[in-house]
Amino acid sequence: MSVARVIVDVPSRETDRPFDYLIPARLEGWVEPGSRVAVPFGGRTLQGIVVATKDDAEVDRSRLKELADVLDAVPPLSAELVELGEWMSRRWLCPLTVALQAMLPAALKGKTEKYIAIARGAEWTEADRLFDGELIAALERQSPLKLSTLLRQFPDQAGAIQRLLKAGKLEELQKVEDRLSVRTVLTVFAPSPERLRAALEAIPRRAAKQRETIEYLLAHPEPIAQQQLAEAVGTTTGTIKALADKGFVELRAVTEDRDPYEGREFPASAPMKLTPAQAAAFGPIAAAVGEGRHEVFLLHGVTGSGKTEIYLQAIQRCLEQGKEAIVLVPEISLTPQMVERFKSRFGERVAVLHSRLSNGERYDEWRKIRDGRAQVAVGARSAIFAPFGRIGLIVIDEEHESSYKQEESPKYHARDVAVERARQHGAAVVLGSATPSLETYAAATIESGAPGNRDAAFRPVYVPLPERVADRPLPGVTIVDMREELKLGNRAMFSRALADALQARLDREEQAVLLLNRRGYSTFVMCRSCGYTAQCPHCDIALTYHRGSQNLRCHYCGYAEREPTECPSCQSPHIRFFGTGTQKVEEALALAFPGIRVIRMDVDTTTEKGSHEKWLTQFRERRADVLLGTQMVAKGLDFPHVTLVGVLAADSALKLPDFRAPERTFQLLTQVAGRAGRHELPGEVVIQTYEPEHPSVAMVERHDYAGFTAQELRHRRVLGYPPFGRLISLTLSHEQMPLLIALGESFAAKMREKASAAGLTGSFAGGAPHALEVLGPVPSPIPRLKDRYRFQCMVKYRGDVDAPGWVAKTLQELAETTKRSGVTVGVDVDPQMML
Ligand SMILES: Nc1ncnc2c1ncn2[C@@H]1O[C@H](COP(=O)(O)OP(=O)(O)OP(=O)(O)O)[C@@H](O)[C@H]1O
Ligand SMILES: [Zn+2]
Ligand SMILES: [Zn+2]
Repeated sequence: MSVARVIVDVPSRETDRPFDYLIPARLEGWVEPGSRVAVPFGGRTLQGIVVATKDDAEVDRSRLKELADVLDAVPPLSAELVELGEWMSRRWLCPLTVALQAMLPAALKGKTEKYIAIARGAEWTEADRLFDGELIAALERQSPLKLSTLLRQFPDQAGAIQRLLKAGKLEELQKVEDRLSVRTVLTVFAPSPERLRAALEAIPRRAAKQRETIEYLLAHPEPIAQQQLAEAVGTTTGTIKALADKGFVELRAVTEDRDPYEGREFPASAPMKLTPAQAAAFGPIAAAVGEGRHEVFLLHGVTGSGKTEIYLQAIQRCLEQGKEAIVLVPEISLTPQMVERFKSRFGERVAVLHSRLSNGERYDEWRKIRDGRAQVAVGARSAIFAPFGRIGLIVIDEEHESSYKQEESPKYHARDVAVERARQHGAAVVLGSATPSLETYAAATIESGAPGNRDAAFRPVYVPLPERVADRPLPGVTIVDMREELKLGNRAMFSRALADALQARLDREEQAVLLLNRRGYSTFVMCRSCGYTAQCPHCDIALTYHRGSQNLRCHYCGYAEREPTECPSCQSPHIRFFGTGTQKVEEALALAFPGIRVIRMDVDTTTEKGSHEKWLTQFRERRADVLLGTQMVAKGLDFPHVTLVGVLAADSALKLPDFRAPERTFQLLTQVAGRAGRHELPGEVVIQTYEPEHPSVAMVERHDYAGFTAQELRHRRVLGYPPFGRLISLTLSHEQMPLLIALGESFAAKMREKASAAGLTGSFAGGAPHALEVLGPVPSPIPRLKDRYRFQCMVKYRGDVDAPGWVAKTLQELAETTKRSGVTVGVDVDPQMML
């Protein structure tokens, strides 16, 4: 009997190592690295993933327990994905099980179900029968029975069940079950025509419906769903069941895929003839894919330069090599329009993975990949774990997008995972963007690389695509200083320039996109008499007003309360909500342009499944003049009649306490400006701001990515921020503020002590090649969350230092102390959000 090394699904540091289990004979041959198993663990049955198998254990075999079960016929993960998980857990300091679980579709995140069974040899007394007769009878009909089912049937008998368990007459079993299974459809299989005719002979005349059913099958011999057959004949499924019972037809459960794009036609599209600029960019990418060489490319192409066509042709090349491709797209740009571009080129070979699918649909798409029925996976962040075995190409569109970093554990960055996975497979990576992240751009263009940034091996090949296709110009950009507008007496939400431009679109029956940059800008409630603002009682964050439900909500913990009618602090009735929400813009538009047709897209209007698609289709069909929205209207959209893009409050996110705020603002403005004039009609952009001189705004006017970046990189170099240094943020939290202050200070002091003892410390100010500093503690930008106060320490380092490894080791050493004091420490390696 051999041994399986299993990572159990308990996400804690103590259990973060493999445990050995014997593989019983009945499961021999079913267990390999990546198998999902059920194992006995501390008196419970838990799900686990096999990371290795071996012939002898170091420990005494007689003390090993046996695997309880193997949960899938085909292992959901592979040895390669297990290895990737191990790499992730080192890279982002998370337990291995957390990394492995992130790779599984939600449907496979099994939960433990309790069952109750009659114990062997149980003898019922008269008293048992008298008091618990019905319960016992239910179990005599079916045992084991799910505990939850039993309790639903006998809500008052929980005590009795416990008593009988204690008496040893009942026993409890545990099984790991999937939350979801494949969908099966009862399908009728007809035998040969001879046997059908023989059946007709045998069925009596009065069973007319049965005879009609057989006749139907004679005319239509292909397998048919039972329900469908019943409808076609005009009978019930009972008739068919009767035929099956007599053995005239066969009735089998057939698994069926839930296809989220069922019934949609995707017109086939042929490869376009590349423009000379596209061809030049495509050359080196195609060469790497063709030769099966691992190489990373930064495809830096302005908006509308035809990057997608390059992706498509690179995928084509990849498929011709008999290999598979993954395409990552930010969640919000994963629109049906985007999907269509891939489906119409590669048809059935495309599987789509994103969070708007139901768990079932997602699971079915995932199985299409695992079973080799799809060769191209298009999806959001987690699609990077698509269970392919022969990857030839990974494309990351809009590579600068912060949504590629997962904000909860495992706090991985899909871009880094992509590079690692591609390395494993010898695959090419294409990182595409009109506004690459400074990290990627610096790694690709600075001669010596960006020393502090990341693995020295990360040196993408820079592939520029500086012009739009067909000599279309980039749109003209006008920056409007809203302070000037105010001086001239215009208090409206729209500047004269934007109002005129909008009116012109209405007159010419063209369309406009309006972006309300709302990040860090919420609709909060404030008292005009005393200045009170409504805060979440659990988090130090202003509550956001939701008009639909007329309540105030905390976007961090979900707390909600009713809209106040008077100020809780001074009882003044002059309490109202402030801030320019999309709803207010919508109202202002209706007032200023009577009859204007507006589609509003924000979190409130896109929660319903399919709503996103519905709005975009309406806009495409020109059933609206204006598409108004938050970040979600900024990216990836390609509408021929959009000739105006307007931005309200361009600078609202600049004040966020995050060193990436200027970079993000520049990216957002450039991206949204790129939505205008992408086809025959020329485009125009109007950006309203209170800070027209700010480089993040001013450089957009000239479409000057290089200028903005050079300036921003100079700042970053001085401060030692990425890409000239790397960060690991440590967030300490505790319920009591004074205690947290004291513990935070001593924690930071110990970290500094240990860093200098390890010979790691070095100052950033000097030009030393290696440097490491432990900064803080300071209150986090969100100083309290879910009733816990938060302080932040930052490890800043550069050069060839294994800082994550050192932090992991140090946290282990300090674990005793932190645990005793009740402090929790959250770790974020290469944080993207400074929260
Ligand atoms: N070789 C080509 N010949 C003709 N038209 C092309 C060609 N390549 C792309 N196009 C068209 O140009 C338009 C812009 O291309 P695409 O959407 O791929 O640009 P992009 O670089 O991905 O833009 P963005 O980054 O702004 O999303 C599309 O309508 C596309 O169909
Ligand atoms: Zn007040
Ligand atoms: Zn809250």
